Parts: sequence; structure tokens; C-alpha cells
Amino acid sequence: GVNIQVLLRCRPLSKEELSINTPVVITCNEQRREVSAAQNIANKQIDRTFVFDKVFGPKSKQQDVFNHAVVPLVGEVLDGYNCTIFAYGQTGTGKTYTMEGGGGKTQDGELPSDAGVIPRAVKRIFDILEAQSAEYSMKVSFLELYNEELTDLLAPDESKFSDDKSKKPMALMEDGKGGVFVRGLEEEVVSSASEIYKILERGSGKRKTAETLLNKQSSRSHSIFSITIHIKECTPEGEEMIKCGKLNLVDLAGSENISRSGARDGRAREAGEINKSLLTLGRVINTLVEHSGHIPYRDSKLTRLLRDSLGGKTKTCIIATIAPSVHCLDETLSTLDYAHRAKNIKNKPEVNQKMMKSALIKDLYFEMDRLKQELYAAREKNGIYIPGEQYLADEAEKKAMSEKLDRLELGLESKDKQLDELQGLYDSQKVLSADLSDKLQTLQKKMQETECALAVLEEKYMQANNTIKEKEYLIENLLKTEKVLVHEAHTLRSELENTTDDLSGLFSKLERKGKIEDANKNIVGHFHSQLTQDMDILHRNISTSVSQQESQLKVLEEEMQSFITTKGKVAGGLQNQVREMKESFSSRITELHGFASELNLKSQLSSEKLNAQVSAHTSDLEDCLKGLLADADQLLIGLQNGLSQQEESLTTLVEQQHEVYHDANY
Ligand SMILES: Nc1ncnc2c1ncn2[C@@H]1O[C@H](COP(=O)(O)OP(=O)(O)OP(=O)(O)O)[C@@H](O)[C@H]1O
Repeated sequence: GVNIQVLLRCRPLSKEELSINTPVVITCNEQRREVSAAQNIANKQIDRTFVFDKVFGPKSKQQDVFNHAVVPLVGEVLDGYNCTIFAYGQTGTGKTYTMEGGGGKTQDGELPSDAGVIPRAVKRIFDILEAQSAEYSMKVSFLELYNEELTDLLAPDESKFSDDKSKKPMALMEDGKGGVFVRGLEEEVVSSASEIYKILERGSGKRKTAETLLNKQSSRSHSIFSITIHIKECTPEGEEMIKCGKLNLVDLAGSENISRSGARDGRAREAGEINKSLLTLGRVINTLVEHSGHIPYRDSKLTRLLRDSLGGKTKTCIIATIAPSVHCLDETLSTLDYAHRAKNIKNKPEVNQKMMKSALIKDLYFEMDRLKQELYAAREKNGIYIPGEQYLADEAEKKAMSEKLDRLELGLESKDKQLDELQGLYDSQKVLSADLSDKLQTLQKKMQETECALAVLEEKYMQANNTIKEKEYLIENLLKTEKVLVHEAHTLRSELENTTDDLSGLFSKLERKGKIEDANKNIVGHFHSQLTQDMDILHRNISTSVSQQESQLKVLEEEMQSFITTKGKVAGGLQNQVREMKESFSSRITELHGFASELNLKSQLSSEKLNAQVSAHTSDLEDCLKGLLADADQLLIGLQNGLSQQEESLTTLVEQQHEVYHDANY
């Protein structure tokens, strides 16, 4: 399938809007093909942006729209496709301006600058065909759909059978091939662009328009202008073939807010019908986009007529029109939503089958025969301008009508009877109605209360609506964030994949390391058992050497003990000798003191002699004693030296033993 092309056009502010400084809430970015609508929800400005296949801002020219929207489709029509261009939008946003133009007149075959899509398409088709010197034939039709009734805008104005044939409703028939056709729709053969301009002017003049608050000349109907072209082609074998293409140019009536457009009574009914058919169009678009089963084409004539253009074999382009003013914002947003959704419709364009020239000529002969019959009937039967077939159909219709009349008369009689009965009922009802009027009054009071409650509810509804819009905006933002997150998730995923590769490398390294560690563990275990064995041997050696040392020390201690006891005994002997010597010395001194006192008594005369003898004896004794004492001292010193030497040698022996013990332990 090929998506329907959706273009958006925003008109400039009108003079009235400029004069009251109407704020603008629409921004068009033609390069980025974006339209933004600034909404004020709960005192916050929230922009909603829509992207289309092409965007035309308020400054865009008719020529620009034509070049982008129509030129490619004109080429397709000449290649044998059916193409449709339709304008959709709120009332007064420029649909008719875009399709037909601003009302400027053609001068010397040159189109005015405000000429719309239709006259430009016509001119281009003729320019191309003439440049190709093609053999072709062209027919145009102009159809109006007003209040669900079809009218031929090209039908002659006067007729003997009707005061206004052009306004006679026409039947929409199934063609048996899945398509529809309008019975009796006039197709005028044209041979030049200027002929078509005149036809257009005539048809447009008949379109139902009215002044509304939103548009001085508002189209109250949908219109379809169709151009059918047959072009002759020669096959390489020299056979003549006819290629057929059709261009439908649709100007829809504007969707409108009935209260804002000021539509009342008849206008309100029109607006209701317009909105109804546009709603069906919207439902068809939604079903096509959502692929949700049955497509309700048959619910309105508009959708039946556009069936092939929406989801069919036709190439379609929608031009959605909007106004930039803040007062139209609600309708603008609804148009933007509608058009944006339509972008997703897929058509399956198919080129029309080429016909052999002979077959076409045969068809034309049949057509000519039919027309001849009509002409013959018109000439021969004075005053009757219809062919016999139609006369018979009319007669049958007349008969059916008279039968219906009879039935109605019978019905009328019985109705009279019923009327009498009803009169009686009426009287009794009158009494009842008095009661009821009382009740009505009370009900009216209640209704007023209910209306107040309704107003409150409406207020709440508006608030809820605003909240929904806010939420929609938030959801949109969340979706954007989600997109960003998805993108990041992708990046993270690729990083994760890299990390997984790294990890698997790491794991293999760890595996290798594990193996090496296992080998190391075995070596350490082996070393440990070896060490334990060596340590056991060492401990055994040390303990035997310690026990040996201990026994040696014991022996040494015992020897020392015996040495000390012998030395103690020797020292005791010596002490006894010294004591004995001291005792003998003191006894000798006492003897000497006794002798001296005896000498004192015996003789004082020879005292000097005696004193000398005594002092000699004393010094002798003293010398003797000194010698004895020196001997004793020397003996003691020798004893002490011997003891200290013994002690030193013992200490060194003990230290040596300790060192040996220490070395053996560590
Ligand atoms: N792009 C434009 N440039 C200048 N004027 C414009 C443009 N679009 C619309 N207008 C003017 O705005 C007015 C309304 O336009 P138009 O009648 O085409 O609206 P509409 O959509 O067909 O309305 P309705 O649905 O009521 O028929 C016209 O006076 C028209 O000339």
C-alpha cells in the first residue's frame, strides 16, 4: 500500500482578526514539516506539534500549494491513474480558496495569482497534452452533496418537467464492480481550459453558500469536480489503445462548531448534516487506520462517493486547512488530529486498464443510440421530452401513486372514526392535562434545579477535559522519554555484550589461575608434610639433646655441690685454725700482761732494761703475729680466688649449656 499524502495549510489572519489583534497560537515550520499549536492548560503553555508530508504557512502562495500537492498527481492522472485531492478543515479556513481560488478573473488565458488548485490543474493537463500533441478526449462533472442529497451543478437550469432540474436530487447507484455512480450525472465534453473555467464558474455559482459568523461566504455543501481524460496510445504492434485517468477535486463543507458559527434553524440543520457526514468520514478513516473490521462507507453518501479514494485503488492527497487564531484552537486541534490520523491510511493505487479503441467506439455508439432515442422522443412527441422507457417508468410510478392514494383514502376513513373516539378521549384528557400542568410546574421547578446541577457538572466536565489534555501531553512526553530510554537500553545492551565478552575472557583466566593455584596447593601440601617430618626429627633431636644437657647439668650441679661442700669444710678448718691462733695469741697477750705487772712489782730499778726487753719481746711478738696474720690473709685470698675461679668457670659452663639449648630450640 501507499500512504495517503497529507498536506497542511494555515491561512493568514483575516482583516477582522488583525483589527482586533487576535492572538496567534499556530507556528508552521515548513522546512521541518511541523505545525505547533500553543495550548494554555491550567496557566501552563503546552505546545503540541504535528508532522505532515508538507506544511504551508500563512505566507504560502497558491502556486506553492499547486506545485507540491497537485503537479505530481496530474502526472499520475495522465499515466492512467485515478487521483483525488480533497480539502478538509474547519469552516472559514480556506478550503474553497485553496481548491477554487480567491475569485480573481482569468485574463487572456492567464490565471490570476489567487487561482486555486482546480483551475491550475486544468491548465497544466491541457499544457501537457498539447505539448505531447496527444489525441485525447476530456469530460468534466460537478457534483454537490447537500443535506445528504446529490445535485448536478452542471445540469441545465430550465426543464419542462421541473422548475429547477439542477436541484433535483439524484440517485447514487452501485456499479456492480464495488464502485458507485450517480445516475444521470451530466458529463460535459471539453476541449479547452477556458471552457472548463466557465463550467467551474457556472457550477460554483450554484453551490449553496451562506453567511455565517465565521465566513461571509461559507460553502454549506460538499462538492466534487471530476475530470476524466481518455488518451490515445499506440502499442508497438500498431494497435490503438485508450488510456483513462480521472482527477477528483473535492471541496468539503467546513466542520463547524454550531454555536460559534451562529447557525440557527435551517443553518443548524445544515451544520448538523455536514458534521454528521464528516463524522462518518472520520469513522471510516479511524477504521482504516486501526484495521478494526467493517469500514462504515455506507453510512453516508460522502463516504460512499469517496470510497475508492480512502483505502481503494486511487492515489489520494488531503489538504487540511487551519486558521492561526486562538479562537479557533479547539477546532484546529481537532483538524490536526484528524489529518494526522489520516496519514496512516494506505491505498493500493492501480493504473486503469487500457481499452482497445474499437471497444470504446462500441461503447460510444451505444451512448449515441441512447441520446438519439431521447432526441427522437423529444422531436416526435410534441411536449414530451422523455424517452419511452422513462415514460413507462413514470406511468408505473403514477399507477403505484394512485394505488397508494386509494389506500390513503381508506386509511383516512378509519382515521375519522378514530378521531371521534379520540375527541372523547381528548375531553377526558383535558381534565387530566389540568392536573398535569400543575405537575408540570413542579417538574419545571425541579428541572431548573437539575439545570443548575447540570451547569455544575458541565464545569466539572470542562475541568476533567483539561486534565485529560494535560495527561495526553504528559503521555506524549513519556513516550518521547521512553524512546530515549529504549535508545539508551540498546547502547547499554551493546556495552553489556562487550562486558560479557570481557567477563568470559576473565572467567577463562580465573579458570587458568585456579588450576595454577591447585598445583601450588599440591606443592605447598607436599612441602608442608616434608616440613612436618623434618620438624618432628628436629624436635626429637632437640628433646634428646635437652635431656642430655639436663643430665649433664645435673651431674655438674652435683659436682659443684660436692666441690662447695669440700671447699666449705676446708674454709671451716681454716677458720678454726685462725680462731685457735687468735685464742692463743690473746692468751699469750694476757700472759705478757701478767708478766709485765710481775716485773713491775719485782723491780723498778731495772725498769729501763726490762722495758727494752719487753718492747723487744713485744715487737718480736708483733712481727710473729703479723706474719701469722699475713699467712692467714694469703690463705683466705687464695681460697677466695679459687672459689671465684670455680664460680666463673661454672658460669661460663652454664652459659654455654644455655646457648646450646637455645640453638637446639630455634
Ligand atoms: N491562504 C489564504 N490566503 C488569503 N486568504 C485566504 C486564505 N485562505 C482563506 N482565505 C480567505 O478566508 C476566507 C474564507 O475562506 P474559504 O471560503 O475558502 O473558507 P472555507 O474553508 O471554504 O470555508 P467554508 O467551509 O465555510 O466554506 C475567504 O475570504 C478567503 O479569501
